[in-house]
Amino acid sequence: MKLQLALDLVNIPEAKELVKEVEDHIDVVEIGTPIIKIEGLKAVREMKEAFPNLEVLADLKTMDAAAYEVQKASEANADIVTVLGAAEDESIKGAVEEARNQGKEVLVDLIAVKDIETRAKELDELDVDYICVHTGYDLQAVGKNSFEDLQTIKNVVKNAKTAIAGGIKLDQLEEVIKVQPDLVIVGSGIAGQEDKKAVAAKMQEMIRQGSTA
Ligand SMILES: O=C(CO)[C@H](O)[C@H](O)COP(=O)(O)O
Repeated sequence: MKLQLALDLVNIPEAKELVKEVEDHIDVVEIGTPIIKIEGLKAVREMKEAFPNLEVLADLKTMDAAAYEVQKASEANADIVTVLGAAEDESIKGAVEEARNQGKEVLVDLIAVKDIETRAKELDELDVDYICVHTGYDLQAVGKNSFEDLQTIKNVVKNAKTAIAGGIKLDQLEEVIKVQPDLVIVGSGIAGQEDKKAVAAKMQEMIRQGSTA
């Protein structure tokens, strides 16, 4: 089980500063959708240059022209690129094929997908690398989370790795770990805390202790 730090509401220098603080305790750093929209894929390139030992995920949330966007993110040295689960199967196939050509991985984000069980089964057959349940900020604000959804997809996904994102804080991590996702994605649960290093270290310790694979 890996720990991913999601960076959304910062600029490139702030993002690098933050990662410097916690780099020993995370496996993947996510350049969040808002950063990419504001700063472009150079944020991905600069992060990989600064932290070559970390995997870098470009949270493009691609909906169309998926092969092209995966290609461009790969050229910026992303290791993992996100595509939306609501996208057409043709887009998913294009993303997976391009990722294979480039030696990269595709994470499909199920944000806003209503029937996640059916879609997760379909995505699993399309050979994606990760399937991620995700409660976005706007649903977190009305008290939702993805904990049950994680179990739902764990029950049906046979090949892909599973991931969870959306408002995960230290005091909820134990509940998440019990379901054994392959990737736990945490944004404000680390980036928004006073002592980021201590929280990330504690999360890393809990994940290491709780991982069965
Ligand atoms: O993709 C995102 C928002 O769309 C965030 O990166 C993801 O939700 C993780 O951040 P947080 O833990 O703060 O919710």
